[in-house]
Amino acid sequence: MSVSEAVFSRWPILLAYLSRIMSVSIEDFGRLLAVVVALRAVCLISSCLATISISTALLIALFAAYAFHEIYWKRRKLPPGPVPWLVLGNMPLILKGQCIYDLWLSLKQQYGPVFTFWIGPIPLVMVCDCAMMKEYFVKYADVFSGRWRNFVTDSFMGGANGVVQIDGEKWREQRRFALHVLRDFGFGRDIMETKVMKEVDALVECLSLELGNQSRCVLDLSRPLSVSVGNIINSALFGYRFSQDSPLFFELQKALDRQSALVVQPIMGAYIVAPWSRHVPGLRGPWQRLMKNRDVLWSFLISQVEEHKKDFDPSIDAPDFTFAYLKEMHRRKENGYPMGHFSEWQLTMLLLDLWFAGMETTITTLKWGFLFMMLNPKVQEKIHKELDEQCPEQEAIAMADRTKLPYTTAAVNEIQRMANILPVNLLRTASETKTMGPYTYEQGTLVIPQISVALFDPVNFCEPQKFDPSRFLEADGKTLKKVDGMLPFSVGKRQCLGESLARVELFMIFANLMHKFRFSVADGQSTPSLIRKPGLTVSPQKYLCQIERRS
Ligand code: HEM
Repeated sequence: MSVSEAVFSRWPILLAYLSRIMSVSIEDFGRLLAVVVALRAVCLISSCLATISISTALLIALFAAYAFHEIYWKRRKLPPGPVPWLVLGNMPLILKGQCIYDLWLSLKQQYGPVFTFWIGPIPLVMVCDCAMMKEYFVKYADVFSGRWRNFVTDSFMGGANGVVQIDGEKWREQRRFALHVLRDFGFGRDIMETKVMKEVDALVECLSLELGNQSRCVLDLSRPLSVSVGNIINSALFGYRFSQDSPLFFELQKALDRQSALVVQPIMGAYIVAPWSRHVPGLRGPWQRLMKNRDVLWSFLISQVEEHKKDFDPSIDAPDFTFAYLKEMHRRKENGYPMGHFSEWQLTMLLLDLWFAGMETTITTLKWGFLFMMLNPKVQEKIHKELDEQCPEQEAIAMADRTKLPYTTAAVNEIQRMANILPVNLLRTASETKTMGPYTYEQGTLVIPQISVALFDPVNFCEPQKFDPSRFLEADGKTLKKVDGMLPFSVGKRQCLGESLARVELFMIFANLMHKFRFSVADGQSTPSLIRKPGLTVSPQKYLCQIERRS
């Protein structure tokens, strides 16, 4: 083997192995590595100069400089973390198939509450502890509230549009407007409850129809749950509902599910770093599927905006979000006010964001919720007992009943905690260069509140893998406890925009279905799995549930 072959084939592998077996701090190891790399490069170059050509020597020097930059230089101001491989970063840790929640938690335990994980050449700084999250995302909210624009999100959103993937003035203006309009439609107020109750009634009726005159039946709950949650957001955005068997609704929901599964495939990293890779045979399949999916969603949303434009009458009260947005555009035009970032395309993409965020998250949480009930009959019994004792004559359960239903309310919290639906939170970036203690984040660095770690961290929740609603109750068993680390809606200015709606939906749907039915694994049926289906939001595997009418 020639000297240059030896250089290229052995030493990077040896160094990477060394990094894993040496128990020195990352900083010390970085310094050591830098010296080793530099010395090795100098030795090799000088000893090889006699036998190799100048171009090979140059190549070696360039490679040494590249390795030095990748392994030490670019990491020197960032929080510690596992040593990245050249090109792949820390991706091999994910590709090894370890449970991603366990991986984050073990990295937090190893490197501390703020650590760096390299996705190929891109550093992702994970802030995992509540105090640090408050420091970064509340105290310095203006710095750490940016989003990451990249080729994949830009292709999906037709540029910097919507509300989830944008930042700066456009995000502030559009988020403020969206919140204002949704509040007018009842988000966070009693009107919302009435609208959700209408869907709860339809859902109870649908399950009762499934039961017919039998006392129990077995079904896939995800369909009726999806239609109910879908109808709540659909009515707010477009002013109409889907029927329980609407083919269009299920086609759209499948498109959302496919999108959620596609965007977390590792190949997306290649499209982001090297957009041309989407044309390479053998690599282009997921890209084509993503674009096909996008077109299904775009054409639905474009048709909704077109329908609203046909019937548009600025003199009437806006019955839904799309109308309210068109009315705002009309008002600005008529009065000669600046249009700001308001446009029809922006509206279409804003609808896409609200529709996606408003459905996927809540449906997934509820699917986990009823699965946990099936698998924890004792918890279910306690909820039934509380409902029977506290609301004996009531036909329906309302938000106001939460005060007399502490265990049921705690169970909803525990469902959200255990469902932990976002293994990787939405990515945020530093909008300016910022030094935090020993670390400096260049503008554009990805820094995220990693809420999935907080929800499963034994520091916040004792025996975190145990489903136990009582962890949210004081010793008296009646008073709800505020628990640090319970952050399913995240923190800071980017905190979930639909939180108030989601809280109403989760409580009302869960409590009312529990009031009317019992959920269990049917005799002869295998116990449903708790293995998570990978996606942007992780849902349970498809499962069948036995429902029984409660007298
Ligand atoms: C169980 C239900 C839900 C959960 C667990 C949830 C959770 C989250 C989380 C963790 C974020 C990311 C915040 C961050 O960047 O750190 C988020 C953002 C967002 N959520 Fe939700 N969400 C839920 C329901 C909803 C609903 C019903 C809506 C719709 C109306 C909604 C709309 C949004 C939007 C628009 C954002 C982006 C906000 C921004 O970037 O400014 N979410 N949500």
